[in-house]
Amino acid sequence: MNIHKNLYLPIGLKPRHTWRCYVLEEHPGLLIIRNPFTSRGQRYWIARSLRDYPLPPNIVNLDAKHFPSKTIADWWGELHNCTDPNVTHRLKTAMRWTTLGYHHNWDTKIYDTTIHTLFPSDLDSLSKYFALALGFPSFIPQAAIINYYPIGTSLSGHTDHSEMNHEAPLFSYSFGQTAIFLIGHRSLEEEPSALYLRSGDVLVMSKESRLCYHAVPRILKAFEDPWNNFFSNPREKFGDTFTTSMNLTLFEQVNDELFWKPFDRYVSDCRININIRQVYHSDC
Ligand SMILES: O=C(O)CCC(=O)C(=O)O
Ligand SMILES: [Fe+2]
Repeated sequence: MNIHKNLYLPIGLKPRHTWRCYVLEEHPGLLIIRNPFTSRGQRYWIARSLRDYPLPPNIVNLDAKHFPSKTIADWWGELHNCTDPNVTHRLKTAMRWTTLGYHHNWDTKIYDTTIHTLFPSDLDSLSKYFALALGFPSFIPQAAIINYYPIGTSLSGHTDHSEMNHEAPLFSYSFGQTAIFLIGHRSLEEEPSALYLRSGDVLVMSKESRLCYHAVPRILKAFEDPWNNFFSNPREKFGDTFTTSMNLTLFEQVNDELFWKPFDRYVSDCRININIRQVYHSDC
């Protein structure tokens, strides 16, 4: 795999010469980087996905028929403050997705250009960084789906074809518990391959693999919790923190075990997947 060398490394990523990148021979265009995130980097993206990204104006799957408006408006806040174990369980398992940027309408399966919310600049920079590093310099992150998978949940086989632009790759970041990921082909006739997506793994579906069937049949308990493994990268050197689009306060806070505890509880039995797409051919 050709990795672009002269790029400034964002905070929360391991140095590029340590990345383990793979391609799968039977699935041209499918790329995997095995956990390029530092422990603190993983914690940052987990906290963003739980605390911040589900907040309005982003859209969540929780609906007014089943939940009061204050839960829909701040799911994490409600979950965090809940003391009743039954309600905690219900809240934790009810959250399945949140959408950012251009919002995919799950009923019509089309992107609605009339509903557009700001794409988070930290997620924009991270995705552009991976895109540049892997040889997709024109990639524009325009939509994200954060998928939440409590253990026992799954995602059935599908292709992601609602985007107008099928040439742009799709980037997927996994955190927390391990997924069995099935990657198939353009037709359901051909056998899929199974791989593990563990915490920190980056999967790219580009070229031929962009429109292939895929599924998450099972979430498994992970053997390790790399979001807590500070021994593997004890000293994080920060480059130019002034130019980062990341929330540096949060990056500090996730180091504090008391602050981190509720997030740790969530990822101890759930998986989070951040799925990034370019919807249109240019910046709309
Ligand atoms: O959870 C995953 O790894 C895949 C999610 C996915 O396929 C999607 O959001 O379309
Ligand atoms: Fe998908």
